[in-house]
Amino acid sequence: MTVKKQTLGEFIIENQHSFKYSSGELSSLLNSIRLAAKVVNHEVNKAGLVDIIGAYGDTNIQGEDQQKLDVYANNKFIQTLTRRNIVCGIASEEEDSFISINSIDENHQNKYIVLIDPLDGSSNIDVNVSVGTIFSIYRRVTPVGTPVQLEDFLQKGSEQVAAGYVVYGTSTMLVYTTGDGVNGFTLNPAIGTFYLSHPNMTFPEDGNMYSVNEGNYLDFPLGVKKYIKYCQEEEGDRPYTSRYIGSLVSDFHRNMIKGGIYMYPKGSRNPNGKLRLLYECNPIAFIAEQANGKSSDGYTRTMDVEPTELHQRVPFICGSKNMVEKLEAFMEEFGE
Ligand SMILES: O=P(O)(O)OC[C@H]1O[C@](O)(COP(=O)(O)O)[C@@H](O)[C@@H]1O
Ligand SMILES: [Mg+2]
Ligand SMILES: [Mg+2]
Repeated sequence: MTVKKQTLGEFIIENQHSFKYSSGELSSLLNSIRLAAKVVNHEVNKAGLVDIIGAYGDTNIQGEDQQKLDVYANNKFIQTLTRRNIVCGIASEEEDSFISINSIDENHQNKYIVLIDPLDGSSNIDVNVSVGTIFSIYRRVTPVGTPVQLEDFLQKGSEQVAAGYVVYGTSTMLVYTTGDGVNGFTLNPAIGTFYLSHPNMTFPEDGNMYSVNEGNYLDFPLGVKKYIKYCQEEEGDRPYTSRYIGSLVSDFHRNMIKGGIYMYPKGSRNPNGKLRLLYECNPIAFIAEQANGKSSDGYTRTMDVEPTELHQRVPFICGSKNMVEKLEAFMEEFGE
């Protein structure tokens, strides 16, 4: 199968049907994310030159020191998403509560909800290591034309209509799914166009990379400790390799291409894990499953978790199916 390089929006697979978004509005929403990603990418790429690195001087609702780039990315994505008259509500890691957006035209009622981690991997900003953006898209569940409610945001991950991430790395990529596989687009910064560079992304059958902050090892559940020891002691012809960037998007992206597992288990400092269900775990889980991978908290499928609050955290394990299932077996046997 050869795929001609096309810009974001459609690609033609020789002798097969062209791939188009499921609806014009969703396509337009994804294009607004593409636009915001280009603007943020431009700032990320010169962060060291202009006064956009370092702390913003405020803390977000998570109690984390906001970085200037966190706030910049948050503002750019919210501005861009608000303008398109498609989105009726936005929730962001950097906003205490959700933002309700009224339709500009009363004859056209916005119906999409977006949840976003505008800048993922914030601890990497000042040291020139890859960061990302993560987004999750739902249809509202409350009546169109009325102000959005919290229940529009507290939907299970299995209800997502689209999800994706931007990775600002050695190249800038937009990777997303609308429920029909995963496609990766690489930005040509010279002309500001995303090209389909990674069609139908799927995890390799087996993987040998495990990504976890081993500094928290003593805090981990016994099942996780046993799995890490298994990876360290496994001889085999492909011994396991530990790779941890400290940016979920970057670790996940590498693992999806090379095969691997990402873990952020619970511990004494993070009794429910560190990562947020709605705008980190669910979107990455949707992509993982669409790429023949798997995602859970060690027991329950991530996208089946019933959300209870906007910024709730869950233990997160995600990656190659056989590696996730091996860890789940250790959790089953050794538990907490
Ligand atoms: O520094 P730690 O505790 O290992 O946590 C690293 C994890 O935290 C995160 O940075 C959390 O995301 P934010 O940067 O958006 O808060 C993940 O991207 C990353 O995988
Ligand atoms: Mg994050
Ligand atoms: Mg963030």
